[in-house]
Amino acid sequence: MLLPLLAAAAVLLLSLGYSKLRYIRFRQHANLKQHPSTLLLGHVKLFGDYIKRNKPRAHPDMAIVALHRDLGRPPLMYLDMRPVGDAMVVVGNSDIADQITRSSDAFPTSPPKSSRSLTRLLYVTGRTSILAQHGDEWRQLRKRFNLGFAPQYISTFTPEILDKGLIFLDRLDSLCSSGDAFSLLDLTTRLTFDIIGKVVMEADLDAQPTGKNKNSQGELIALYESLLSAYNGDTLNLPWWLTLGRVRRRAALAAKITSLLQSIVRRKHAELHASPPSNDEEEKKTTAAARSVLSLSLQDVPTLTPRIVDETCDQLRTFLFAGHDTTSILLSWAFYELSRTPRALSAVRAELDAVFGPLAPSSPSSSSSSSSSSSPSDDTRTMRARLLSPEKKDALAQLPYLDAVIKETLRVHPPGGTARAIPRGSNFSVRLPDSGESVLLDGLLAYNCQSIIHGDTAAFGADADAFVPERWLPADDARRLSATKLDAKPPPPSSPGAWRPFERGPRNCIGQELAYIEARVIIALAARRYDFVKVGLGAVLVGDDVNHDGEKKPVVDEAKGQLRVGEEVYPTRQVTSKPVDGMMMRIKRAVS
Ligand code: HEM
Repeated sequence: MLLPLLAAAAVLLLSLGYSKLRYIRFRQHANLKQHPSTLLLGHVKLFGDYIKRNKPRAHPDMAIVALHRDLGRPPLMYLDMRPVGDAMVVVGNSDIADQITRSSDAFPTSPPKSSRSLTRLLYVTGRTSILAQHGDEWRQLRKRFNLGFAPQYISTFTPEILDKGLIFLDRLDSLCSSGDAFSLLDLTTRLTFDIIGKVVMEADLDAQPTGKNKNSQGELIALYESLLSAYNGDTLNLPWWLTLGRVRRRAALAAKITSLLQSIVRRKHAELHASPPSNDEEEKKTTAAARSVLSLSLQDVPTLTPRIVDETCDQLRTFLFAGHDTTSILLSWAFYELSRTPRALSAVRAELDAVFGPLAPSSPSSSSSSSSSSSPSDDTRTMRARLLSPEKKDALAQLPYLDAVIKETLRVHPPGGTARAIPRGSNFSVRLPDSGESVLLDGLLAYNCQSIIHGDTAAFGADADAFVPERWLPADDARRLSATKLDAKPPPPSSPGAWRPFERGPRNCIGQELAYIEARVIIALAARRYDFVKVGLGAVLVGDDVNHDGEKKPVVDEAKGQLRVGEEVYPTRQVTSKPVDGMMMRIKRAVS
């Protein structure tokens, strides 16, 4: 008697499950544009097929871009990645992306971030990180740290950025001498880590070993590098139980980082709450330092509890990571694009000459710094002095072509993005720009895919995929008019959200001004001093013609105004989006 009943119940359950599965796979989001889905795996298999067609270790965004293109580039594309991922909409339209990141009645601080991505980042940022908080908790943290990232205040770090930049130049000078190929991303990563250490916790992290400080440990950066490499090549946000080995390794490295930071937090707390400054000079120093992330976290904390130490460490970990990783990526792509776009390199150099004066005449013109008649540090120090001279105080912020290069690099090679988990039952919908149709996104992950949005031909012209800094110059700028025959839009700000490397809305990037200052200073220091030459992926093709030194001339793509390369460098995923080969380069001193 019992057996037939159990069998009937099982049949009933199975058929209910089957109907439910059919509903969620095929009917629940049938209004959204999508590729054909399967009952058991949704779009997982299809996505896997696109990943397989990609180049080795390519960023999953490349598969998403291809899926989106093959679907006819809709404003929203539905991707059902259950059971291994989320049911998501890929946002390919800037207007909808803005609707997702702005504040609304339902979500005053914009919809929450995806818990799956946050869990994945847990070991990098910590549970109480500003990146992971929502609502009032987030608002309080953001308010506190905004003080430390106000543009006026951030620009006071220019001398420190220059000092760290000079160490970077020292390292590049030795690579000129040796002629060795090197990973530019490794060097820019250590440079930006050194800088962020100063900004976030007033510390010298010794991340850049040189001849002079070869013994420096750079322990934190070494741990960060190992931690980030434990994220190498992740293509899916797989659950922890499918990546147990990696998760353990991440946890062990995160614990070591936290332990180093805990001692810094305790030291700083003792210092902050010791006796008050005795004279004006010291007071000035204390006031400036009081705006570092570390000081802002501790200044109203009379007693340090273990919880406060942990929470402060989470903020430090977040700022140390977010503040160095993306900026180093920006710098390595910027030097790469300049190296293969001669007109852009000449324009940057001409702008720097016009604003700061030409490089010191004693600069060596040979390819090796060792044959220099002046010590390398002499002319870089002259450059430092010029960049800091009172009459040039605001000059760094008035380099329109250099800023256009930075903007265009971030458009073509965006390092990050945002994904929001729209809670079930929140009744959150977006309006499609063309039809005005309202689309409910409850229960879905909304992914603002910058690789798609930044390539929108409606916003950036038919040649949206080309690197054209001039598109950001004013319409009547002679350099814009003469530079290229390509169809390159802006400047009219018809759709400001079409460019969103720092994302938009209340949860946009707090560090964007710092990133800009760093990029301006470092490019200003290095762009005239060196010629970067890509090796391996992205190396420039040469033809049969030779120049006056007997070297084969590069092949020029006349339409794009760029040197032709073999296989393009492409991005991989290592938490953020990075050049897959670490941007392998050789470097020569530029002929002045
Ligand atoms: C080129 C450089 C940079 C890029 C492209 C970039 C990009 C972004 C993006 C897209 C977000 C939103 C992330 C999300 O919604 O999940 C973000 C947030 C954030 N960024 Fe940046 N970032 C850069 C530099 C920096 C720097 C230099 C710092 C630190 C000093 C920083 C600190 C942060 C923090 C703390 C957040 C979280 C803000 C919040 O939730 O209130 N970023 N960044």
